[in-house]
Amino acid sequence: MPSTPVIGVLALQGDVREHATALAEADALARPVRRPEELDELDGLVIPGGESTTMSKLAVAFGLLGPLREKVREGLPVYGSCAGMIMLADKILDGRDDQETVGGIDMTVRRNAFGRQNDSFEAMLDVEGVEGGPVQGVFIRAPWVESVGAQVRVLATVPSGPAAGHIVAVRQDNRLATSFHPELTGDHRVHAMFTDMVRAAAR
Ligand SMILES: NC(=O)CC[C@H](N)C(=O)O
Repeated sequence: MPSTPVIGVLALQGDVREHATALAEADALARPVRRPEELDELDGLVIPGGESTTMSKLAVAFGLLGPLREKVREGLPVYGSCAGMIMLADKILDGRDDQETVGGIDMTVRRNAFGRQNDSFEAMLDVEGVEGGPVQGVFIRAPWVESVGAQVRVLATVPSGPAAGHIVAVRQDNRLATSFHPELTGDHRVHAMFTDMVRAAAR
């Protein structure tokens, strides 16, 4: 693999452009992905924030759900933020009845978990693996991780307030997920961590 990894951004719905910008600043080559064959050219994949029910529907309609599951099972490094986290969950709570996920992380994720009071909020988070101080966590109708399996490493929890202690960043092998949106803050350290994971997987 060339030293600049090619990282796809699932471009069915959501904040695709913001992830592409963050990836470019983290020294990756970002590519929108809408068709199954485009998955074959990637070193890694980002599933953006947006609306997981819509993303799920479109993934089925575009014939992408099966190929996405297969790629993740085969070990393609993947990072999901917010709706993307929901897409990577093996189990979801408060989803729509017909909502499908790609899965790959042994966790149960609750959609819109923070409730009305905390519909959108920000918190400074210590994220394991991210050096140089806390990360600004932007939460927008965000999920949290209700429980994780033994293979899953918890990277961050909410530090204080009514939702204190809830899990908001996890990693299992080369699969990463955050409840929050680092692509919206101009701080690309989480994307740089993912780009490093992609490089390490390709070695
Ligand atoms: N900002 C987001 O990605 C919100 C996620 C959205 N609430 C969902 O269920 O998919």
